[in-house]
Amino acid sequence: MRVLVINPGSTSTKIAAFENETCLWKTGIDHPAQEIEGFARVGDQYEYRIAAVLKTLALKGDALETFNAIAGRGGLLAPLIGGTYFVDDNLVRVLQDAPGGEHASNLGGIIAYHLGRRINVPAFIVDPVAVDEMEPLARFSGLPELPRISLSHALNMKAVARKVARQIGKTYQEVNFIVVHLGGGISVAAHYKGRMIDVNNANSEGPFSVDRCGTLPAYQLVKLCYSGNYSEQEMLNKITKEGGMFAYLKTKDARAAEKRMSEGDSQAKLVLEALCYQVSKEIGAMAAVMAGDVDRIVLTGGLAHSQFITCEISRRIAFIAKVEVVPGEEEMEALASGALRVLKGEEQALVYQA
Ligand SMILES: Nc1ncnc2c1ncn2[C@@H]1O[C@H](COP(=O)(O)OP(=O)(O)O)[C@@H](O)[C@H]1O
Ligand SMILES: CCCC(=O)OP(=O)(O)O
Repeated sequence: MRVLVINPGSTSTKIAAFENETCLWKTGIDHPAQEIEGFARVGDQYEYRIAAVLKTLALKGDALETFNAIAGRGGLLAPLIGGTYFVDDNLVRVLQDAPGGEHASNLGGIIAYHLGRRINVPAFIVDPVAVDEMEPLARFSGLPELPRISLSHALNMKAVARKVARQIGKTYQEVNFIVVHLGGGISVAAHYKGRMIDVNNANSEGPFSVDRCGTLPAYQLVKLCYSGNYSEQEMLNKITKEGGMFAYLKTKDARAAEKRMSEGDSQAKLVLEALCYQVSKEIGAMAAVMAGDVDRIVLTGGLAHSQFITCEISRRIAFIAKVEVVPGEEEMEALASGALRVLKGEEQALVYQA
């Protein structure tokens, strides 16, 4: 069985080909900010990203027609249980209309659907970002009209948590981990005995990331919204695409920021330190969620490749529990496995109902 895996992030599209559980090749295409900014809505990027996928297949000498299924990262849907979902007409319409919000992960299902239709094979999404396992206590925000929402890097965090649990001779269900995904967005989650009982909404809460604001001072935010200087869309863009490190340094590339820091740019240093400071504070919050009963703190995602970033975070939070660094992501393997379980009849694909 061959599965083509498509994983669109805010700054890149990752693509991989699997023959059963074996990854034949894996690659990532970085999308320059000026190209992505040309699209009014994230859903509009699907043809641009499909062209990048087809170009990659040609470069790898792999034909689309040889795949038995296409698996894409799932998006900002209504809260749902984890699992593998068929991408049908209804689901692709929801991802395109994006009532849950704009995000690159909405493109995973859309691209998988269109590629699947070209060669008449099923398209799936697996453990989308909307997976919700939060405890009732975690849902309080302080305003009944604004319950907290679980939007996170669930797919990678769970895959990496399972891997680290195996390494220490336990199952995911037996451990308490704080898992931190440091990608375009940042998720800091309390994984308690196999359930993600609390997590910051990676699109609008928690630490600032390379392009997102994270939690903002609420009073000042309301004042800015009503200042007359910004439309609703401009404010949403500020929060989800143009905030965080990008707002301070005008780059979403942490490697470029780190290079500037090493060349003596003090503002770049301060901003990177602030990002690590905020991540550390959120880790402290999740330690309190688990009443200090933490087996490991796991740092993963693209930014976990950076020694500066992992050391800066570790020095503040190592007192809580041992820190494991798993740079990059296991999302491609997790997506392929989800599709393969359905293709092999080990699991039934779910149908998205909302
Ligand atoms: N070796 C590295 N050192 C520092 N930052 C890195 C490194 N590799 C990737 N990154 C940064 O990670 C971020 C992207 O992370 P990634 O997990 O690929 O996010 P996404 O999938 O959301 O696009 C970018 O800011 C990128 O510059
Ligand atoms: C919205 C949660 C997932 C997320 O932030 O993903 P990226 O880091 O790929 O933008």
